[in-house]
Amino acid sequence: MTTSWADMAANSGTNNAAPGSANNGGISNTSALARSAYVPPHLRNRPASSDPPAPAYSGPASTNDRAGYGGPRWAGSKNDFRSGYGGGRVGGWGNRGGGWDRGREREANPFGDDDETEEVFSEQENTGINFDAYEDIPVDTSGDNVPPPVNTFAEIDLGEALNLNIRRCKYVKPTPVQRNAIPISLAGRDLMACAQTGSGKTAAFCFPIISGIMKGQGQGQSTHNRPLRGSRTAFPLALILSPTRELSCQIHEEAKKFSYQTGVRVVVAYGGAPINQQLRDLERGVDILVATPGRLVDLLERARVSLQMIRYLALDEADRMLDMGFEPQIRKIVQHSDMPPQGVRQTMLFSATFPKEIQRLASDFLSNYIFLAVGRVGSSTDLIVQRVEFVHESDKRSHLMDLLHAQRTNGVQGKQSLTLVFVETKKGADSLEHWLSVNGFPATTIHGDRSQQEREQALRSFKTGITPILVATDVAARGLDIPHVAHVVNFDLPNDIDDYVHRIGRTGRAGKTGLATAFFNENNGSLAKSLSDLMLEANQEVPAWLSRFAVRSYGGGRNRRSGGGRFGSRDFRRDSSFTKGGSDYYGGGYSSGSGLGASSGYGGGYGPGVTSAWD
Ligand SMILES: Nc1ncnc2c1ncn2[C@@H]1O[C@H](COP(=O)(O)OP(=O)(O)OP(=O)(O)O)[C@@H](O)[C@H]1O
Repeated sequence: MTTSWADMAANSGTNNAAPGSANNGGISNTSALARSAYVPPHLRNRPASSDPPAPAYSGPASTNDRAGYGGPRWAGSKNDFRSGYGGGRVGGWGNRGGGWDRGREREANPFGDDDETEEVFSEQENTGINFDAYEDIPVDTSGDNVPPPVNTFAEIDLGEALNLNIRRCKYVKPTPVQRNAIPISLAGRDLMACAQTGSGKTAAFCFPIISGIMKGQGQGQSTHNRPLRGSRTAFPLALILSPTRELSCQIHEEAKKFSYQTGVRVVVAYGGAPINQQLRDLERGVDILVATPGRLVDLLERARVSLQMIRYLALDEADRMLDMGFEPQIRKIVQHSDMPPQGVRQTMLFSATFPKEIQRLASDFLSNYIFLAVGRVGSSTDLIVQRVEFVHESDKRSHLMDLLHAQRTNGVQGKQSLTLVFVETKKGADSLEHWLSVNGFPATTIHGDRSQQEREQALRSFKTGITPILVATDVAARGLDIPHVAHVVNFDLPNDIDDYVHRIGRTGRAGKTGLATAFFNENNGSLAKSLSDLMLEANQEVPAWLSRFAVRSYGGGRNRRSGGGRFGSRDFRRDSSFTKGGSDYYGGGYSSGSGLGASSGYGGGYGPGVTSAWD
């Protein structure tokens, strides 16, 4: 295992405890945990008494007809809920102090000392963000009775405590995906949402979940779903799944900020970190569980988590979660656990990319859903300047060195800039990192062969600028929101254009501009067509040689968008070839030229002989 000098330097002065995971003290306290009476495995995922755990809520805050689930929790008292809510502040609803922690445990301030909360929040990144950059992005929705969008947070009844946190985060107005997705989710509708990288999807699914749970609490319904006496099973109300450990940690951090002093408790569980601390966190109670699929399956098998109380299910990077690698685990969690079925729970799927095949799969998890596309599905934002350079394999290192030298001399988009370099393999990442480090460019790596502690340390070292270059496999391609990433280099291009979209999306976020450089050569022929289409779509200059490659390679390769027609796609239900129950959803007629016909051969993005970099 290669560890850069910078990692080592950073390690020496830093506590390596994983976010949300055990610190040393935590581990040594394991024995101090109260031991509960033995419960046979077949009873472990049941509430201890004949009554299920105290209900937080009897059904989604729905205006739709989620009929018929006969489970004990779900015997539709949504009218009770709706009548209780809306009549001003009821009980703890909107009450900043009305929380689970009162008299028991002080809620950690995610921003530091309580007295300095306002000040610390004010140091956040979002001042002066140019969200006008998103103003003229086309928005398309389909589905029945789509709730209208809002223009301001004030128009949405999210609750006082959450509104306060939104202000503290300096979110002045909602981004387009938030404007559209939040009213849809608050109306209790299932949602498949596609919006560009860095456009605020995390808040778009977190706000309605937190708000919904707060409203339930206002009716005295929440107990933070602590395991009942004699049982060690936790009963979260909301589940947010994401494909990587780092992304789950990030969503957890965000969700904790948004739910600060709302009384909503957020817990994270992810692999590679000691499970004991996560178990202890769960035992203290959980409203929202943020998890990676593998660790969640483990917790379900140990009967330490039951999903029978789930009211909200959100899949971030949903297309990734439903492609070949994760689909079996997701089906196990969603379809073969005790989670309420679709139509009873509320399900929200978010990503920047949504191939049609994956949309089709995803529809198994949704009920009468609304499809929302902000910008064209799978497009990149034109905040990112994209360059493609023809570089032979053997010249890549020296070419990268030239770029980095030029960057050092000229600066890229400001002084504090970080550079993220994507490579195909874990070995390639270690080797390039070592080479950069010995050549005077402090670098670190993140990939699936590094321990979780090393991965988190690498990320910290990159974020803080100790090692301003991060060499990464696709494990860092999705979701990570790292301020000051000014340049993304695709040293090795991915096989799949959607992976490219996510990778370059690590820059040019939240209205800021960024630069993405790709090294292209004859090995990348199969990507040429979709890459040039994508660049044209984002108003980027396409080199003539790439266009020639595109013509030559057209129709070849594994690329899921190759094989035809116009770039991008919309709601697959609009495709005339799609039928369900024998009848067209929309009678077809939409964009038959979209490039994702049944023959496009979606293959999960990894070619033969290439190992996945994912967890
Ligand atoms: N309304 C808002 N006002 C200002 N900043 C915002 C707003 N909403 C989100 N942001 C900020 O924008 C950045 C990007 O948000 P987020 O990480 O949710 O993007 P995303 O759409 O999930 O991206 P990706 O597709 O890469 O996962 C974050 O730093 C977030 O704090």
